[in-house]
Amino acid sequence: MSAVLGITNVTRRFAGLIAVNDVSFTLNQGEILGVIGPNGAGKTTLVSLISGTLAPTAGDIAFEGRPITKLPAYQRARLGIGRTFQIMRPFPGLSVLDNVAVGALFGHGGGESDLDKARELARAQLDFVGLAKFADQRADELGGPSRKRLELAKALAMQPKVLLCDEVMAGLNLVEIDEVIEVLKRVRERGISILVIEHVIKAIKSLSDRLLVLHHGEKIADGDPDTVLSDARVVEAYLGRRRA
Ligand SMILES: Nc1ncnc2c1ncn2[C@@H]1O[C@H](COP(=O)(O)OP(=O)(O)OP(=O)(O)O)[C@@H](O)[C@H]1O
Repeated sequence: MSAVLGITNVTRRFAGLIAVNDVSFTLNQGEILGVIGPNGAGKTTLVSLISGTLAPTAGDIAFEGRPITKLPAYQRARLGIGRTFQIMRPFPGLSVLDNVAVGALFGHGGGESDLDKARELARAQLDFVGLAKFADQRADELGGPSRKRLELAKALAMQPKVLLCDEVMAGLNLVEIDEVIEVLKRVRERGISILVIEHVIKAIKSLSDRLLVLHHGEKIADGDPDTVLSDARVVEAYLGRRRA
């Protein structure tokens, strides 16, 4: 399997705090990689370092073998790195459709320059995530679960090669979680590689080909989900704490 993303010895400090500490891993073509870890472990920071909204203090990030560490976020989006945000901020006043069309206008390859075509692409993404019936509604009037789907549709409209998902299942009930899992599996069938941060262990276990665990910014495990979830360090650092 070829690596679509290569993260090498990446560190990010915030003043005295090391949020991500010397982390290395690859995301392989067509893979779903789950990233877990306790609150504050550095998961969102890692996604921001890959998408380019944060710069690393040290280390290198490569996309399809090319260094992207110094590229700004919009250029990484053009190359094909799409992300969802944990805190959803739909463009206020815009319809659900136009929120997604914005993604289409700024996406992979420079995006779609024609607004009608961007809306056409956006409609297809809304259909894909099951939000088509809300297309003409104002995005800021959507309920929580639908906003999660909107985040996914916005990222997919950028036609990414890699999708970074930051807690797209948080706050959803079990049925909604299963629906999002199905959507993500279909995203992978499109040939898109996925890195997914999630707290819901059962969900991420059934979705991921591989699991990576962060604890205090350090990678403490990386491997097949069953092996990782029974690793003593992981149980102690993460599962044990959550069960306590
Ligand atoms: N902009 C920032 N300035 C200062 N500290 C930050 C900043 N962003 C994150 N941190 C700190 O870095 C650490 C890692 O945060 P991060 O949000 O990446 O963790 P996380 O694993 O995503 O947590 P959660 O599961 O709660 O979302 C935390 O201690 C956090 O307080």
